[in-house]
Amino acid sequence: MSAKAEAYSSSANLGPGFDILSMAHNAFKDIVIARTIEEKGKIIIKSNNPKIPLDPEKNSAGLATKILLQEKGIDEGVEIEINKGIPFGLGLGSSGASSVAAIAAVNELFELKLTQEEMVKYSMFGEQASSGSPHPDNVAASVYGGIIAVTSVSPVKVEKIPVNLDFKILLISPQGEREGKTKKAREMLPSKIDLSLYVKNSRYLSSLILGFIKGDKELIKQGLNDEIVEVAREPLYPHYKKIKEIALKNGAIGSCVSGAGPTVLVLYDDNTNLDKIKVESLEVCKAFGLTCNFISAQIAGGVKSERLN
Ligand SMILES: Nc1ncnc2c1ncn2[C@@H]1O[C@H](COP(=O)(O)OP(=O)(O)O)[C@@H](O)[C@H]1O
Ligand SMILES: N[C@@H](CCOP(=O)(O)O)C(=O)O
Repeated sequence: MSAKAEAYSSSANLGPGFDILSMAHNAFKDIVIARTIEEKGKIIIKSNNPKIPLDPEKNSAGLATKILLQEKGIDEGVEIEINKGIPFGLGLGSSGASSVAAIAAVNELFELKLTQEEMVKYSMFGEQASSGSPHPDNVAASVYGGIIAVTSVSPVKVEKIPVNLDFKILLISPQGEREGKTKKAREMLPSKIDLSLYVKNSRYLSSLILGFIKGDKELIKQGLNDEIVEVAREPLYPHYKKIKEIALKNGAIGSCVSGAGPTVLVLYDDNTNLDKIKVESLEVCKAFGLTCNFISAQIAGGVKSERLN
């Protein structure tokens, strides 16, 4: 028996929304095929990307699958074949998407009838394997599609944010897959924050969510800022501040770090001078010794799965 699922890349955090907000985009996707195998209780990982770990405990798709099977009392052996389309370590939710696609494929394989929230719950365990923390934002976006807010983690609750504005997405992404990047980025987080920063970030968060719902570009621009997490992790993306300045100067709706970086997310529309943003950003990347790729994308839908046989 086998089943297949595909899940899109995502940009988590979206300014002030650390571990809460995330956006699925069609920049890249991972495809996972789950197959039953003869050896009971065994999980085998295969992948076209030789750089990801094949140990099921260390692979996001493997750990999530293991916990799902355990909780459901399934002792069948399963092979998880991961066709990675999403480069990892760039802030594009690569580990999360593999985990989501594996959970959706296994759900299909054993007809588990998981709800979307249950899929998020199990996929989150996969993030423990890749970043040492079961953060929910990337996996929630890949499960639901669109722009989501995680409103509770125990139990998992996710809301899709209605987006009433037409915009496009530009990802400015330095080349080179970075091993253990999100794990390192989470170790850089402050354990305490100033009340004044908390207030500022809460204003940004309200502005951003209201901006998407009302279709108000000014509110989005005002909200797409972060005084806490983006700042604490600045050494991971020294190019970001300058690129954001360039994007805003050239009429972008807003810009923020994608996930834990180093990719920079730019939201833009027909009033944006995209060519100028690209030319000037390339110079900034060069100045920091980076080769940057530009990826155009749009908001994507949620995970899709099908039974193969
Ligand atoms: N299925 C997987 N897909 C991608 N990376 C994985 C997977 N399983 C484990 N990893 C590990 O997780 C890390 C990438 O995750 P992370 O740093 O969060 O980047 P991303 O922003 O792409 O999710 C790498 O160290 C990689 O080896
Ligand atoms: N909320 C997480 C998101 C990490 O996203 P990634 O795509 O960089 O793995 C965090 O900021 O740690």
